[in-house]
Order: sequence, then C-alpha cells, then structure tokens
Amino acid sequence: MATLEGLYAITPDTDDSERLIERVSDVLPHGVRLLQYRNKSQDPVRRLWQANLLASLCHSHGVTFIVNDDVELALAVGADGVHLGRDDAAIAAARARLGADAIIGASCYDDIKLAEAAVAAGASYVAFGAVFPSGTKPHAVRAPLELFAQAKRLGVPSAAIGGITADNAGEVISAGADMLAVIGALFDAADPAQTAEQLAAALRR
Ligand SMILES: Cc1ncc(COP(=O)(O)OP(=O)(O)O)c(N)n1
Ligand SMILES: Cc1nc(C(=O)O)sc1CCOP(=O)(O)O
Ligand SMILES: [Mg+2]
Repeated sequence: MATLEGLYAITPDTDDSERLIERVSDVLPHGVRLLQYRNKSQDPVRRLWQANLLASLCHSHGVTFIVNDDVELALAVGADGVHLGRDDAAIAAARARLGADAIIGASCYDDIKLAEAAVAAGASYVAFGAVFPSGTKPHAVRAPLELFAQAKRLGVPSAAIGGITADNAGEVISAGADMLAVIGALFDAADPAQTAEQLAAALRR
C-alpha cells in the first residue's frame, strides 16, 4: 500500500503530451511521492494517451499515480487511485467501483465536516485548500491552516493545496499537513527539479 505523505505533484493542463512527459520526467526522481494527472481541457482520447504514459512513468519510478476527476480513466490506465471534488463522482460510488485497495482522495476545501463525511464514505485522504492564493485556481476558497490540526482526528492523511511554494511549505507542514500538492510552483519553476528537491527537503525537516 502506498504511503500517503510527502510531495504530491499535479500535472499542468496541456495538449503537448511530449512536453508533459518531459516535464514530469524531470521532477519525478527529485522527491515526488505521488503524481496526479489533472487535465480539464483535452478530449478523452488524448487524456487516455497522456494518462497511460504517466501511469507507466510513475510506476517505473515507484511513484503513486492518481487520476483527477475520472474514475473510469483511473481504472483504464491502472492508476493507484482517483481524486474527487464536489463536482465529481461520489466517494462511496468510486470506492465500490475501484475496490478496497484504491486510493481515493477527497477535496474538502475549508470544511472539516465535508472531510468527516468523506472519510465515512471511504476516502483514503482529505485535501484542504486553497491554503495560499493560487495562480492556477485564483477563485478557490481560502482554507485556514488550523484545519490540518483538526484533521488529525479523522484517521486519514491530509493534503494541502493552493499556492504552495518552497518558501511557504514549512508553514503548511508545521500546521500538520501530510502531503503538499503543487502545480504552479513546481512546473512553472525555472528549475523544476531543484524546486522539487526544495519542497521535498521542507517535508523532511
Ligand atoms: C490533492 C488535490 N486537492 C484538491 C484538488 C481539487 O479538486 P476539485 O475541487 O475537484 O477541483 P479540480 O482539481 O477538479 O479542478 C485536487 N485536484 N487535488
Ligand atoms: C486544483 C486546485 N484545487 C485547489 C483547491 O483549493 O481545492 S487549489 C488548486 C490549484 C493548485 O495549483 P497551484 O499549486 O498552482 O496553486
Ligand atoms: Mg475535480
């Protein structure tokens, strides 16, 4: 069973599959423990293509591979699990479809009650965000860092998301988050591999 802790990279949304694989390949060996394939813009054929390539790449590096939003795509590519939010499939339905061993992540925004319900429905981890202003999702609700201490009683790991950088990572970890989910600060960095190392080092401190 995968360990749900550490650096959780999430892919930028792109139609350029070759460049996507190149960028993910650059960061995977530098402390990434989980990778989420998040693509809201491409057609099903391209999404299947990209997800298949990423699943192989992650599994060859021993990195846990999660698909955002799409339970059937996760099944089709042999992903380790799926991440679901309020507009996606229900957690219990995803658990029934994917089985007991699948990782199912739940977006809980700024709401500990949502997290309690997600765990009761079978979530493997809960995510809170946005912990900082996010360039990727500028209108995301802001989540207070106190949520991570409150989430300890839920009995599943927690992920923090939204505006996380190497500079503010320490604050989020001190608050109690088990995973740092990052898009922009990692994939838009001048040196993504070095940034991954910095984020992973913050998690080890
Ligand atoms: C680790 C993690 N946390 C939160 C989200 C956001 O999920 P959701 O609210 O469903 O929004 P979209 O990502 O689908 O736009 C996530 N993907 N991953
Ligand atoms: C996909 C997503 N969900 C969020 C939430 O708050 O639920 S914030 C977010 C974007 C995260 O990207 P970045 O690391 O570039 O800020
Ligand atoms: Mg979603």
